[in-house]
Amino acid sequence: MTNSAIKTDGLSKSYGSTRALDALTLDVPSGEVFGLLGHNGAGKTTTVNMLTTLLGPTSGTAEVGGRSIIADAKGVRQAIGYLPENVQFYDNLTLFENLRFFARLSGLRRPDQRIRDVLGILDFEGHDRQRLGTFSKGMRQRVGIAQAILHSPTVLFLDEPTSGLDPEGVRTLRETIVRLNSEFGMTIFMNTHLLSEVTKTCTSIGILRGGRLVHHDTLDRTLSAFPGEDSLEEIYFHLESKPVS
Ligand SMILES: Nc1ncnc2c1ncn2[C@@H]1O[C@H](COP(=O)(O)OP(=O)(O)OP(=O)(O)O)[C@@H](O)[C@H]1O
Repeated sequence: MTNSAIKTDGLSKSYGSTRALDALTLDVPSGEVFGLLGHNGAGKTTTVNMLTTLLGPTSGTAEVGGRSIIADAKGVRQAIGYLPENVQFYDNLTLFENLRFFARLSGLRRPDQRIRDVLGILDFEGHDRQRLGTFSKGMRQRVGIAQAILHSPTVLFLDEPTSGLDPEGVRTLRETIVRLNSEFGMTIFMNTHLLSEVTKTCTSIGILRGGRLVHHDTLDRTLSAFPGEDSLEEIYFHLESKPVS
C-alpha cells in the first residue's frame, strides 16, 4: 500500500463571488513528481497556497505529509519545503551567509554541516563565498531550493520553478528536481506551464480548469490514452477543454 504525501477532500476556496478552487479531491502518493497544470487563473497558486498553509480553505480538508493543513499547520510547515515563484535573498550576503540566515530561522541545530550537505546536493561547491547579487536567475532558483530543503522536508512545493530561465537553467533545474526525487525520496508538487518539462520530469499530472480538477492520472497512462497525439501539448488542450463531469 502506498502512503499519501498529499490528500485533499473537497478542498475549496472562494474570493468573494470567485470560486478559485472548487471541491478538489486529490491523492498524490509519496514518491511522485506531480505536475499541476492549467491556464492562467485556473486555481493552481490558490491550491499550493492552501497546501503550504499560507491560505486557509473556505471549505474542505487536506493532509500534507500526514498532517492536517487546518489542525496541524505547524506540522505541515515542518514536513514541507516551498519555492515560491519569486524568491528573495540578501544580495550583499554570500550564498553560505544567506543559507545560514534561513537555517537559523528554521531552528536547525547544526546549520553549518547541513548547509554544506545541501550545497553538495545542489552542486554549489566552490560558490559558498560568492555574493548572491552575482548569481544568474537559474542559480538563484537552485538557491531557493537549497533554502527550501535545509530542514529535510519530505514534500517539496515548487511554483513555476522554470519560469524565466534559459534552456541551460531549465535543464539544470530539471536535473535537480529529478535527483531530489530519485535519490532523496522527496515527493515533488509543482505548478507549471512548461509542458515539455512536465514530460521530462513528472510521474503524474493534474489539470485544473476554472477551479475544477478535470484530469488526474500518471503521465504514462495519460500519454498512452492518446496514441494519436504526439505531444503532451495536444493532449493537454484536449483534456483541458473536455466537459467537467
Ligand atoms: N487574492 C485574491 N483575491 C481575489 N481573487 C483572487 C485572488 N487570488 C486569486 N484570485 C482569483 O482566483 C482565481 C484563481 O487564481 P490563481 O492565482 O489560483 O490561478 P493560477 O492557476 O495560479 O493562475 P496563474 O497561472 O496565472 O498564476 C482567478 O480567477 C484569480 O483571479
